[in-house]
Amino acid sequence: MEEKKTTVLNQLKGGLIVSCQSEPPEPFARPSLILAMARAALMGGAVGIRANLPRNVRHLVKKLDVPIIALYKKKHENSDVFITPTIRELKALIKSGAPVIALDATQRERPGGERLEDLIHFGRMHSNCLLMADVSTVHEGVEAARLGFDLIGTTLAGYTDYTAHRFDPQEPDFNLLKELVGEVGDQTPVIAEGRIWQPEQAKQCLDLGAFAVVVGTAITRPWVLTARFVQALRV
Ligand SMILES: CC(=O)N[C@H](C=O)[C@@H](O)[C@H](O)[C@H](O)COP(=O)(O)O
Repeated sequence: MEEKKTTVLNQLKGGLIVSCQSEPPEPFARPSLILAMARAALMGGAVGIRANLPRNVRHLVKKLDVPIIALYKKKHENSDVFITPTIRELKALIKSGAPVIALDATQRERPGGERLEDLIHFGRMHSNCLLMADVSTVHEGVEAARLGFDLIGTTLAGYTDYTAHRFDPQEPDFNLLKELVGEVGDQTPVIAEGRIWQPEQAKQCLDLGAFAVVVGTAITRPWVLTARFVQALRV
């Protein structure tokens, strides 16, 4: 495990990870098209890919030789947790062969009363995957480091009801990143993720101590980019 962790972290360090996600009714929601997106990202110099759903992850793992950060978005009743919420989704991702699995590590209740500790335990017992904690606050990041996550991402900043007031559609949560790096950065790599639109913002994240940067929408959701232009023409 330690050797694998060192290898994966060395591959990701200081680089750009491109999140290649597309879900129905988006037109790229097919493993072959997700793979094409990922290949384009790698041509541009990305060092890793983040992807949703076991079927996509399986395809990417088979065809690419960079680290894949896998997640499984699934909405269950009675819980707002949707990124790899339960052991069931975790199990499916382990089977898909991804070297890194991202999980919601917020303080919210998980479906079926499962606890974050249960998922970590399951992941450690049944795989040698690295585990990435998707958090929304410094407190959650500190807790994730204490629980032994291998990576911590600012992914959910602005997306929990208790951080929605900090949501800035134009910018990542630089303050959260800075504070997380200060609190846990020595011990656990912190990944900047969420609403990074510009190359300069990505560079700023590295300057603030991010271990690597994940960019999704600004690269791989053409319909959102199109809508921004269309919106601008209407003003
Ligand atoms: C909150 C949530 O559901 N985030 C998801 C997590 O994987 C994805 O929808 C985002 O695209 C990803 O985090 C990258 O962020 P951005 O697309 O802003 O560059």
